[in-house]
Amino acid sequence: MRIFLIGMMGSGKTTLGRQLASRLQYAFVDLDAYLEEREGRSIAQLFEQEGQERFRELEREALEAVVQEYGQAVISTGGGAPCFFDNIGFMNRHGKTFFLDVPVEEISRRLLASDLQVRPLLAGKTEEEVKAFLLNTLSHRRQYYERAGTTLHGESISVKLLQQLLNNN
Ligand SMILES: Nc1ncnc2c1ncn2[C@@H]1O[C@H](COP(=O)(O)OP(=O)(O)OP(=O)(O)O)[C@@H](O)[C@H]1O
Ligand SMILES: O=C(O)C1=C[C@@H](O)[C@@H](O)[C@H](O)C1
Ligand SMILES: [Mg+2]
Repeated sequence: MRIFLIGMMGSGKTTLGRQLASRLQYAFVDLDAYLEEREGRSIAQLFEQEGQERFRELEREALEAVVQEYGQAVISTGGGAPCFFDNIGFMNRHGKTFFLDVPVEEISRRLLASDLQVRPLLAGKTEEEVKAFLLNTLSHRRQYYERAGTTLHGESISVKLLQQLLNNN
């Protein structure tokens, strides 16, 4: 089985995905890291050198490659991945999808405490700009995220809850 975690930057896809994979003894794939390895460049470099439009094509190709390569895995996707090329439909067809719906206030707290430079969409922004960007982006992306098979709400989503819901679905 493939399990896809989707949601905004900072919602905890990578953190929770790694924990869930370890509990299930599944492979863990972080789509951002997979894409970086495949292209031999960082996410920041790909944005800078290729532009966002091309980045989204490379991201889609990486998603298809992951599905080819792994029949059983927990896959944490990039924050924007579900919102381009019907990638959410593709993920729903190839596995179970979980949307980590963490409030924007909590996400901004986490991101502002982390290194903004590795997230090109936030690099160089002030605190107010980061918050405004997240609110704006989520209001557009929610329609895609909500097509996930299961949505988890909350400030602190535990791997235990994720595993319970997985067993019930
Ligand atoms: N449940 C949690 N409680 C508190 N902090 C958390 C939690 N999950 C993740 N974090 C912190 O929030 C930050 C972002 O988490 P993470 O990298 O897992 O998010 P992400 O969804 O993978 O983001 P991106 O889309 O940018 O890759 C990290 O600094 C992480 O330590
Ligand atoms: O929300 C987004 O659009 C992004 C999230 C990250 O995971 C990376 O895929 C990249 O920084 C873009
Ligand atoms: Mg991540």
